Amino acid sequence: MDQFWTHCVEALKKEIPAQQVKLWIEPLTVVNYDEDTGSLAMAAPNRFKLDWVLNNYGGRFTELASEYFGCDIDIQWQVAARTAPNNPAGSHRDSGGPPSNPTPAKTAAVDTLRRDEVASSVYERSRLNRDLCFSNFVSGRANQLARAAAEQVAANPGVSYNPLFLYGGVGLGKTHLIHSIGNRLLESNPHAQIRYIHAEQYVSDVVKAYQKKAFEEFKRSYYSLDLLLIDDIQFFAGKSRTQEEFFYAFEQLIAAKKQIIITSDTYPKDIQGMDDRLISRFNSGLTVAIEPPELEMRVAILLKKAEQQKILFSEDVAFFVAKHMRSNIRELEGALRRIMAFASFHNKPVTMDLVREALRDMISVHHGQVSVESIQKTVADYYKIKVADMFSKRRQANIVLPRQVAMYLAKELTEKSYMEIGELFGGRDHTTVLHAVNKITELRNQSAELNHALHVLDQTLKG
Ligand SMILES: Nc1ncnc2c1ncn2[C@@H]1O[C@H](COP(=O)(O)OP(=O)(O)OP(=O)(O)O)[C@@H](O)[C@H]1O
Repeated sequence: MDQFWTHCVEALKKEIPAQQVKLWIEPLTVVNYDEDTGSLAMAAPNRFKLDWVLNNYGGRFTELASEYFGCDIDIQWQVAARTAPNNPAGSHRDSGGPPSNPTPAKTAAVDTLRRDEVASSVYERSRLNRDLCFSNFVSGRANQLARAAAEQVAANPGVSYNPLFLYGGVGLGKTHLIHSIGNRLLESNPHAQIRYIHAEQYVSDVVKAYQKKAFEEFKRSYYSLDLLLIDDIQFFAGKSRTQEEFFYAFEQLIAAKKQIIITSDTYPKDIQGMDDRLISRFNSGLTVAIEPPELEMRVAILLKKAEQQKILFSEDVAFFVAKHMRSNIRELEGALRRIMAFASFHNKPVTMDLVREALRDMISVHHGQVSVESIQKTVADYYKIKVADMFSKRRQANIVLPRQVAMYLAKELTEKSYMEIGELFGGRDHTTVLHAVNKITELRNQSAELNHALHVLDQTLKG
């Protein structure tokens, strides 16, 4: 048996990098070989490693064993018994005798090690980031609905809102929130089968399964989940095979009351190149937006992050930064990192002057850069109308609304007067602009869709 194991390791060393052999192959054990039945029992230290070895080298081990023993070998794979010593393959495989009696202290240490190993294997398998949790997710008006829905789903997966569809612009906390759901569920049920996957990765997994003709395996690995978190689903656009595969997984999981959570940068029906069947499925649970954070929330986030990193940050400074960094939370984090680096480089405390200096480029980029022309172009693109219609006299509703939106944004984001804006919109009167601004202000309070569109446009324009 020793020789058989050496044969396997030596063969695999020629086929895969040494580091992988060390990580995945060496921890395996040969439990037993039954000559009469041609059956070989092999074990991996945990389920995660077992799945990996089976998926990647199950067939190869069968070949190696058949080659070595000169007959067809059927390998029975299993997870090593938790009480068995965690020896590498070959060192205890034929012992058959009782395990040596470890001292209680040793057993406790081994148990802790194993618990950690199990815990980290659970995290590895789920691809969850433990650092993204509810406790460090700052709430405010912009995300409170999304957070409430997320907490509800974490407490009752598969029951309350299924799927939960979260949408919002870049860097607003969608990824953070869905990891929080996964982490919360793992705390209450460490055995839950959870997978976080970015849509781009899913697309590439579909391609790989297609190339390897391993669709059954691919399907199985998704159909057995309790919680599937799929991020940035807009990346499925135009990928019909991926969409088809996802459609089946979706139907299967929902029918089995397993929870699905999806994020996207936009409302389901606005995702371009997505199958209508999927869009209607996305809307069949709960769809919630995460909006860009308002000033007070940006301040709260800065203070929280500064506190986590043990930096002394006054409220005045936080207000100053938050006033200038308006588009998203990733940008706020970037500003904070820059301030920290600047303070540490110059060995100075974080004062208002230091912050002004540290963020000089970032602040100037955000000031006075938006022109009325770029607003007209961006809004026209967003609503898929011609830029020329911004100046035209056409009165169709599908043109009037975008034009009024553009006027509203021109007033919000530039220093121009009503009269100047009217001039730039085909020589219109200032009262027309005033009317547009009032109308959009009123409408945005009534329509979540318009409010979202304005946030997206605002973010796009500020880059
Ligand atoms: N409410 C919040 N409280 C604390 N940190 C937050 C919050 N929202 C976002 N963040 C942090 O901001 C950063 C960006 O968030 P995240 O990656 O979740 O955004 P996203 O909406 O998924 O963006 P993208 O669409 O680009 O993937 C992360 O570091 C995240 O931890």
